[in-house]
Amino acid sequence: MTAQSLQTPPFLTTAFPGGPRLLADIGGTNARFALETAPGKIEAIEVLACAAYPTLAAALVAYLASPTVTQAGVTGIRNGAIAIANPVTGDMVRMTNHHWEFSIEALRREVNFDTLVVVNDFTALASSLPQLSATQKHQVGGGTAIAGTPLGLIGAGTGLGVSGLIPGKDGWTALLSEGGHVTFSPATPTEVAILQYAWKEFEHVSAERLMSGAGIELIYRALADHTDMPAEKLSAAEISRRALAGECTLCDEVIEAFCCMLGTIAGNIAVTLGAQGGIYIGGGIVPRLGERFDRSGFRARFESKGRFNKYLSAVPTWVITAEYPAFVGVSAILSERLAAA
Ligand SMILES: Nc1ncnc2c1ncn2[C@@H]1O[C@H](COP(=O)(O)OP(=O)(O)OP(=O)(O)O)[C@@H](O)[C@H]1O
Repeated sequence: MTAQSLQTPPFLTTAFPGGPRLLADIGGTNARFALETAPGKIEAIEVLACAAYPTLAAALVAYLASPTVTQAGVTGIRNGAIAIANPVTGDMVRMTNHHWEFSIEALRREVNFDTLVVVNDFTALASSLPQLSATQKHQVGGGTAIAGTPLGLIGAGTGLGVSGLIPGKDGWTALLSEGGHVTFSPATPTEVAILQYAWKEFEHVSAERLMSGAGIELIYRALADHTDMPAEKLSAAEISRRALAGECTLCDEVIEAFCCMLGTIAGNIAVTLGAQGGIYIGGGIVPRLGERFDRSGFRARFESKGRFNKYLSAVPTWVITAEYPAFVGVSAILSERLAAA
């Protein structure tokens, strides 16, 4: 569990009329909570392990009772917003990569809030993109973003999140997308071999089956099988640690394959959305790869689209380096909902 605070510009100190707000970003592995005590002032950040709590309500109640919140002296929270890693289409929410499920209305009553907004996590993350400062993102290739054109978003973590921001007369519209579940498309003979191996485990091999934490472990098993190497039982974190430390050639090939595959799907999203404003890369995995990602085949593969090479070579790609960008997006969505109420 970690406790931190962050501020997003502009630094306004006016308290909210309805009191402090709860913000949450719930993934398949990590449940991140924070309080927004004044516009842009996000503090008391805690990261809880989803696996340690039977329900989201239990994790939320534990957070609200934690020393981070009680010692901050924050009381009277009436409004909250949760970004969560699954489609949100009605009152009942079921996570794709974790067993939590809940009724939004029942959860709102349980925590005694006036308003509880629940949105898809990558819709929230997309909403934060125009607000990222130069120090909160790191460009990996491409030219200058063309203003007034769509932005694309992809992020590998427990799952593979996808979204985009579409410009309109009244500002941006964030897409509620499940683009991580598109059918995986191999681009090299080795990737065909990885796909054939994955078919033994899954009838439908989506992009998420390979571009995720579990996907890195699957690519490792597939490449070991393909090259007749002995495979150990390794976690995604250990595979990438060994690759980055230069301790394991096979692990390095796994990370390289992962980055190249991510380049293919990021390029697919760019041409699908016409995202000449750039593609942003979030999620828990790529930011942890650091400069290994920069020198991987990601960018060459991103641009490798036959007659669209030139088009894609101009499109910038950024790794999101901000630690908790989804809070900024989910805060903006909550403010809009409260203003419209
Ligand atoms: N250093 C690492 N290298 C590669 N993968 C890692 C590393 N550390 C953790 N992972 C994998 O990242 C995943 C967790 O990602 P993340 O931190 O984005 O969690 P999350 O927000 O709960 O996920 P999601 O939003 O996709 O449901 C796990 O599958 C884990 O195995």
